[in-house]
Amino acid sequence: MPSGSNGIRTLTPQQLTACDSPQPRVYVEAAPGSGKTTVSALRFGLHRFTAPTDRRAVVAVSFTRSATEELRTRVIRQWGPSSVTWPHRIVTLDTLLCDLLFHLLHYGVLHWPGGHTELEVLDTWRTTLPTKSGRIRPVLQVDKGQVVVRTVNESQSTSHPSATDFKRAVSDGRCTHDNVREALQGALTGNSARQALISYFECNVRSLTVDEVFDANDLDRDVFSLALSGCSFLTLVGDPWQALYQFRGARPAAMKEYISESGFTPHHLDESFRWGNDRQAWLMRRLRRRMPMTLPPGSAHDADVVLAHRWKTLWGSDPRVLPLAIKPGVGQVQEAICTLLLNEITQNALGQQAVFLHDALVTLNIEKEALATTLHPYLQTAITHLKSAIPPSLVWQTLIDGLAHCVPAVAAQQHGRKPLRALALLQLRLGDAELVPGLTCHQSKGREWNKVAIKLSEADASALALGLDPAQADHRALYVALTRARFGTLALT
Ligand SMILES: Nc1ncnc2c1ncn2[C@@H]1O[C@H](COP(=O)(O)OP(=O)(O)OP(=O)(O)O)[C@@H](O)[C@H]1O
Repeated sequence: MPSGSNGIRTLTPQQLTACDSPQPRVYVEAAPGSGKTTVSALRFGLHRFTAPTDRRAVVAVSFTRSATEELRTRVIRQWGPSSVTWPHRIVTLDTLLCDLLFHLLHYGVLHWPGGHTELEVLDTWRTTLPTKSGRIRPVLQVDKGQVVVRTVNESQSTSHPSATDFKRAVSDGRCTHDNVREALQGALTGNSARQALISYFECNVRSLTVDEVFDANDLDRDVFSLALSGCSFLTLVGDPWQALYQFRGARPAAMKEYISESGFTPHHLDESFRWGNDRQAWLMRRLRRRMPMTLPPGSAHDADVVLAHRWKTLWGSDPRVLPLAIKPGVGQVQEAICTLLLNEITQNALGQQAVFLHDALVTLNIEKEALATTLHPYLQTAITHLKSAIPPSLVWQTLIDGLAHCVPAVAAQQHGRKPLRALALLQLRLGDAELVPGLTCHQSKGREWNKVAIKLSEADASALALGLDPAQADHRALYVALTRARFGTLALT
């Protein structure tokens, strides 16, 4: 049994009861900082080590990579690295959905074009295929157990590859996580896939814990129902105020209904441990009661991080704020190169990685090791040039002439558009001032800092002045940002 700063001896009675509840269906609801991740980590370990002869896996999932990583780190810290040796695992929900799809393909319940049973699953097509904005979108559907490519007419234009490129890539065994969801959704309309997945859970997963459960959409809820029939334990953990994935179909109200109709034993954690002083605790209580509030003003240097709804807002704020992602909007290869440059700067100045570094490496088709060896000198030279006030246009040309020798994707774009505005924004951050990281509200979820500054939009300020409404997606995102600080939350002036 672990002990120590986050160990079991320090838990409140409410947390302890939630951790070791013997009920097969447990729901833990709590406000920010009251120990949802702590309880998830402890319950994971308890299930992992209390039935050593049961060969089925103990699995925990969360929605974002950063939240998943946070949970995995805490589990390893409390229970040791053996707690997550195969088949036990802590992965994103997307990874679990891939496992389910691969299971159906492997056992012939579902057939992929070209007969593939293993797939390369991408985060987005943008990193590997040319995409264009339009309303006709290629998608995957399921017809009598066969995955097929179709097109759908959407009400709004979105970016996607052409139907021909899409079809070819799918036949080659490639797809995105969205396509995995489409194929699973299609498959689950048939009874054979549902039965196959219930027996997958029965035979392979003893306990499933879902963190941040209010980010779940209809398909996710359907998968939880299958897990409910198959696993010995299903634990759902979340806070309806912190649901952020409405744009991906999350419906917090539907999740609440599902939980109350499906016989879960509820546990509420009332005490928050994040607030390091009475004022912060008082402010956070007011926020939750939907009461009006204003934030004290402050500068970037008064905070450990600056948060805003959008990256663009952060780039447009104080130049001492270094946002951890950059989107120049002039092409995918340009975006990837700017991300590599940004990553050099964030590593040097903050010891942190740029958020979309992985996507940039996929777009350029290079391994992470190449960054530290082959590409590093070119990137460092570009940064030195930017620091020396050389015009961005010249810096860019020199950089891509150099990179073109070792990265074919760059050679193909040598005469493409130049991300001059993005380079100018990077240049602005290369003075002597100490930099503070900038993150979106979404990226801040599940994390905590001593002091947080928020770049409020006019809409944010008036929402705060009236009191936040958890039924509104923007208010929930703002709420997540407002509840990250231990000692103080400021409005960035
Ligand atoms: N019983 C406890 N005693 C002392 N500290 C605790 C206790 N429970 C949790 N904490 C600490 O409080 C902080 C917040 O806990 P945790 O991250 O688990 O909360 P959370 O509910 O997941 O927060 P959020 O929803 O905002 O992400 C962490 O630093 C954690 O170590």
